[in-house]
Parts: sequence; C-alpha cells; structure tokens
Amino acid sequence: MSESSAEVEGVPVAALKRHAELSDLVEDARWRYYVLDQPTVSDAQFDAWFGELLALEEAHPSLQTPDSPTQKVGAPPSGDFAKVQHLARMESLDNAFTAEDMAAWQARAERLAEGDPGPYLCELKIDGLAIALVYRDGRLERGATRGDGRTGDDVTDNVRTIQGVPHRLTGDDVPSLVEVRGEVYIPVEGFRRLNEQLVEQGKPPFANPRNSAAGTLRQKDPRVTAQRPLRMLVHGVGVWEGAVAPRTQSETYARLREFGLPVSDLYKVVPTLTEVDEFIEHYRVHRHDPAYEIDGVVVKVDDLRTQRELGSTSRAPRWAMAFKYPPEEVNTKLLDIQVGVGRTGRVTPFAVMEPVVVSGSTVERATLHNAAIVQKKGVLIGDTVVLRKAGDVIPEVVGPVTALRDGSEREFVMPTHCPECGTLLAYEKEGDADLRCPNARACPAQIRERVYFAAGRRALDIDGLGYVAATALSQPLPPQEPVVRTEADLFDLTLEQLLPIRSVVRDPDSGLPKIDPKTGEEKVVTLFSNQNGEPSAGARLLIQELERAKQVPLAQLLVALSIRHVGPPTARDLAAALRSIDAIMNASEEELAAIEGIGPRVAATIKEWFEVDWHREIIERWRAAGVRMEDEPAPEKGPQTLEGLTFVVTGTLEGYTRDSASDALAARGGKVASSVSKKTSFLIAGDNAGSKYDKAVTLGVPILDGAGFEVLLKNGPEAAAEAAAEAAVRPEA
Ligand SMILES: NC(=O)c1ccc[n+]([C@@H]2O[C@H](COP(=O)([O-])OP(=O)(O)OC[C@H]3O[C@@H](n4cnc5c(N)ncnc54)[C@H](O)[C@@H]3O)[C@@H](O)[C@H]2O)c1
Ligand SMILES: [Zn+2]
Repeated sequence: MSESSAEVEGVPVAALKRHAELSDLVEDARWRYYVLDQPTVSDAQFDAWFGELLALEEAHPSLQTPDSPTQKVGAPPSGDFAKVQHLARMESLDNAFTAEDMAAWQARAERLAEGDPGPYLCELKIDGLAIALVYRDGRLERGATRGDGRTGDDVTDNVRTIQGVPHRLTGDDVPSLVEVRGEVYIPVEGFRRLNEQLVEQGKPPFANPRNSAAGTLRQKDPRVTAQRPLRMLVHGVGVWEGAVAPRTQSETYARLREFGLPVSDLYKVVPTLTEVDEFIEHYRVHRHDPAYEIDGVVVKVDDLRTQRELGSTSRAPRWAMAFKYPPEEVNTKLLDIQVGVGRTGRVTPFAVMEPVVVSGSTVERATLHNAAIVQKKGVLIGDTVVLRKAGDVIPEVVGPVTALRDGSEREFVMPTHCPECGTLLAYEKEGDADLRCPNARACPAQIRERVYFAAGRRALDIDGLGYVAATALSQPLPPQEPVVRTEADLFDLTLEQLLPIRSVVRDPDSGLPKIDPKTGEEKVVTLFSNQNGEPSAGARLLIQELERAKQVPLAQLLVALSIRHVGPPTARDLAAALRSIDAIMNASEEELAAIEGIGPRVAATIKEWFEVDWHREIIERWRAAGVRMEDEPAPEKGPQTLEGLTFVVTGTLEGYTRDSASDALAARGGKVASSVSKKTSFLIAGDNAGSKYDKAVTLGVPILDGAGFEVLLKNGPEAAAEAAAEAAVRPEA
C-alpha cells in the first residue's frame, strides 16, 4: 500500500498529518498573538490555516476531538496577572468571507429556530481585544481579558484608567450584577501619536492599533496604561441579574448606554439578509471612516429569545456571524532594498519583496521614501516584514517581524552615487530629506522619467510612448546609443533610428528593472521591430503620434517641459495670460508673478528654467521640428455665468475628462480649485468620487453629479443649486 492511500480508522494518513501540523501552527500563533502580543504571521495566514483545519474536520469528523484548536477560544492566560474565572464563558465568532457564507449561516439558523431568525443587528467588528467588565451593585468590580474563554487575566487596575469606562453605573433599574463584554482599542489617530512618541523615546513602535491596545492593556504598571489613549466600546452581555432583562440586542445597547457605558452609534437593525449585505458593502467602501480600525462587520440575531434557542457551538454562538473584509496587512519577505531615480533626480529606496496579494492586488515593491525612513522603520534586508495596503492607498512596509530574525539579515546602505549614471548624489539644499542626482541633463533615468511624463495625457498626449518605449529611447542596451539624449531629440526621431533598439523592461512606479520570474533575469524586449526586422505597429504609431503632438495647446506643451511647480493648472494660467512660449520666455519675473495663479516662487522657477542653455535648446529644436509654440488668439468670451464661483472636480464624468470639465468651467468665468474647502461653491462629483465627496458632505458644500453639471453649464448656478438640493441623498451612518 502506498503512503498516500494509507488510513488510520478511516482517515487518510496525509490528512492526519496535515491536521496535526495545522493544529501546532494555530496553537503557536495564538500563543504569540494573545499571550506575547507579538504575532509572527498575518491574520490572513492565521485565518487560512484555521479555515483549512475546519475543512479537514468537516471531511473527517473524527479529527474534531475536544482538544482540537477549532474547539477552543483564544489562549490560556499568561501568568503575568492574577487569573479570573469568567461568570459566563466568553466565546469567539465564526467567520464569513462571502455573501454565500452569510446566506448559509442564515439558512442554518432558520432551520434551527424553525422560522426566520430576523431582524438582524449589524455592527462594526472592532479590531481590538475582548474584555469583560463585572459591575456589582453598579460599581466596577473587575475587568478581565478573554483568555481561553473560561479563565482570563485580571486587568482591573488598567481598565480603571480607560477613558469612558464608568466606575459606577448611572440611571434607573441598574442590575445588581451585570457582566458586559466589549472591545478595548486605540483609535487610529491615537495610535499614530503613540508610535511617534515611542520612536522619539528610542523605543520600538507597535505594528498596528490592535497590537498597541493589547500591549497597553496588559501593562504591568497601570500608570503606563493611563498615559495611553485606550478606549472601549461595549457589544454584549454575559450576565444580567436583579433587573428587568431586555428582550433584544438593540434594547440591551439602549439600556447599557443609559447606564453610562460606551456604546457605538454605528449599528443598525435591519429586517432581512438583503439589508445585512448592504450594510456590509457600505462599510467595505467606508472601512476607514470610523475613528478605529475595523476588520469586518458582526451580524447578530436581534431577538434574545431566538439567540438562546440557537445557542452556541463549542467556541462560538450560532446567533452571530463575523463577516471579514479582505486583509489589509500581510507578511512577506523583504528580498532587497534598491534605489530608483525619479523625474527630478530624487533617489528613493524601494522595498523589493516576495510578491503577495493584499487588498486585491499583487504587490512586490513599495517605496521606503528615503534613508531616514528606512532607519526609522528598522527593517533589514532578509527580514519578514508586515506589508499594509489599505484599499487604493499605495502599499506601505509597516515594519519587521523581529521575532523571525535568524542573524542572516543585513542593513541597507544608501548609495553615495547615482545607480544609473554614477554621479555623486547630493542634497539640493540644506535640511532636505531626499538625496538627488544632480545630473539632470544626461542622467538616463531622469531623461526616461521626463520623456514618459512628457508623453502623458496632460502633456503631449502621445499614444505609443509609454514607459517601455520611454526606456527604450533613453536607455537602449549596448551597443546602441540612446536616440533621445535629452527631450530636444524627441521630435526628430525617425523609424530607422527606432528599429534596432533593444531594452530592459522597467516598473513605472519604481523605475527598477522587472525580473522575469522564470529565468530570474531582467526582461529584454525589442519594441520597435518585428522578427523580420520590419517596423512594428508600435513604431509606426509612435512616429504618427509625434506628428500629431506637434499641435498640442500651449498649456500642454508647457507641462511637457517638466518645469518645477508648473503642472496643468499653472500651465493653463500661463498660457491664458501670455499665449506663446516666446512671450513666456521674454517675460520678466515681475510680469510672471503678476499673472493670476502664479506667485513669486513659481515665477522665479520659470525664469530659472528658461535660463539654462540645454532647456532653451529643447525649445529651439522642437520649434525647428515644427512644434506649434503658441495658442490661437483668445476666443470671444461667452457669457461669464460662473464669475466669482469656485469649483472642485472629482470622479469620472461622462463625456468629459477632468481637464475638459475644468476648461468648460473656466470658459464661463469659474475658478477651479484642487481641494474642497468652505469657500468651494460646488463640488462636481462624477462616478467613484472619493474623499473629496465626503469632505463636501461634511462641510455642507453643494454637490453636482453629471446631470447637475450639465444644468450648471446650460442654465447657470441657481438652476444647478436647485438640482443639487433635490439630489442631496446622504449616506446613512
Ligand atoms: N496573526 C496571528 O497570529 C493570529 C493569531 C490568533 C488570532 N488572530 C486573529 O484573531 C482572529 C481570531 O480571534 P478571535 O477568536 O478573537 O475571533 P474574532 O476576532 O474573529 O472574533 C471574535 C471577537 O470579535 C470581537 N468583536 C469585535 N467587535 C465585535 C462586535 N461588534 N460584536 C461582537 N464581538 C466583537 C470580540 O472581542 C470577539 O471576542 C483570527 O481570525 C485572526 O484574525 C491572529
Ligand atoms: Zn543619475
């Protein structure tokens, strides 16, 4: 018999082995997480192991013995504190990850309760740690951690220091004995400040708010606890004696609030699973709105009698379910720290990591900003690191998992010379955090970045000149010489020049070469010719597009020059006021500073830019190649219906780009700003508007959608304000 088909009491040996292995992994992770407050694996990894364990036991029920980790809660208390027997067992929660999981939970509850278990109370799953508070005759008698559910750590002295936890209950009909359960946490802002303080004191920062709360609550010296911003929110009851008992979870919350206990406002009772799903989806998008971190939503059967009927499994109630959002933190290996060179010569260290999926995308690089930040984060090459990616925010290396070090890790050393052109790096001015390569004219990295930028949608808008092509033009593999040595060469390119170019593929975010996972080597491409050495479609497109780009409006041409501080809005102001490159070049610093939207600082950088000979050469070579250097005379102004109003544009508007929407507003005399303030007259919000939308709601700034925007352009601001008032449907809290 082969090993894979061997069985012990009907269970394949392979399954037995895996079960034992997973049990060890889970027990060890729990100990590190609950007792040491020093996890070495991510929650996602833990959940994956736990899920696999559950699945194995479902397939082979005999594996589900009473000492399996699936039958237990948390971990036994640490021994650093007095032990406490809980008055009623504290449980965990079962996890759901999909709408199907929720439906399966509801169906099982419906079967067991012999009827619809709704309505449901939906609330946020706070990422903190569980606590039980005992009040006898209204006085706080004891606070204890969950421990293994039966026995916990006595942290009463520390709990007494938590702001918002009453030492005496108030109100009518207070039970003679009540045990409330809740979550102790540190708000995100408090966590940020706490970590800043720790770093200032030369102490290691906490990895995340949950960890900081756990470490703080289990401090041996309550004076330390008292100085930290711990908070608590109540979300359940263990014991309730000597007063009329509530009948629902929501009524319980109302009563607890009357007693002076901290209860969240962010819960909602809903009739069916449809609204439960809506609540879950709402907070998936608004996950970072609350002041504290959440890792999901908890859904509870509201009726307490139904809760009792449904009862509990060995570790979790059947009447509640924790829906978990995808993890925003994972662990991965820091393979290397490499430095990239940006458009302005800034030299930035990048973490190069073993690829991992986090918040729905694969991440293998993350900026580390500068050498001081690498130091501050304390990461070494070879470390296992915590990588965080919250929604669409760029990924961030949080810090090392120091418990996993084996001595082979090594420190990162910031290079002294540009990794791409060898020039000695320098600070531009004293006190700068960033080192730069001063070789702006000839550093191939800076040329690559500038060419790529110049081809962008808001500049020359050249299709066929993406990052790979920009690399090929500025950095071909030897023996080829670069065909673009500065931007001046761009409009003189010919098909013949392009054909032989081979180059390395680079990552547009970091500028670092991409590695082919199969060969472990840099990827090389021949972009502009096919196998027979004939021009590729991409090469023809590029030549065509360059021809077209010779006619772009002046504002876009200005953006393409990479003059510092001259982005699209400033370029528009310059172009509108002076209408030609020559006029801008010949204007005095005072004349430039007098233009609306341009201050003395920007005027000075513009003047400086045009004084550099190789910059002027770009202008002259482009002019000679036939690039248009001026705008048509100003068009007849239409009615200035939006005079004196300020707008902010966000999201995607059908039929407009962000720029064309701004132009339409400007043509009617409106001002376009980049951020929402009290002075904003209207926010124009297309689809997928983000934080600007929330800010406008908070400040009471009227919001126009695509239809409202059309009304604004056609019929003016009064008509649009009416439309906005009608459409103002605010999201519920
Ligand atoms: N990284 C690791 O090594 C490691 C190890 C062990 C556990 N963990 C993490 O802990 C989880 C398991 O821990 P658990 O058993 O505490 O379960 P859980 O965190 O999945 O759910 C139960 C807990 O949720 C808390 N909670 C938060 N908000 C709540 C609310 N509104 N209503 C009710 N309860 C609420 C309660 O304190 C309760 O004890 C894992 O899924 C993993 O994320 C990680
Ligand atoms: Zn350089």
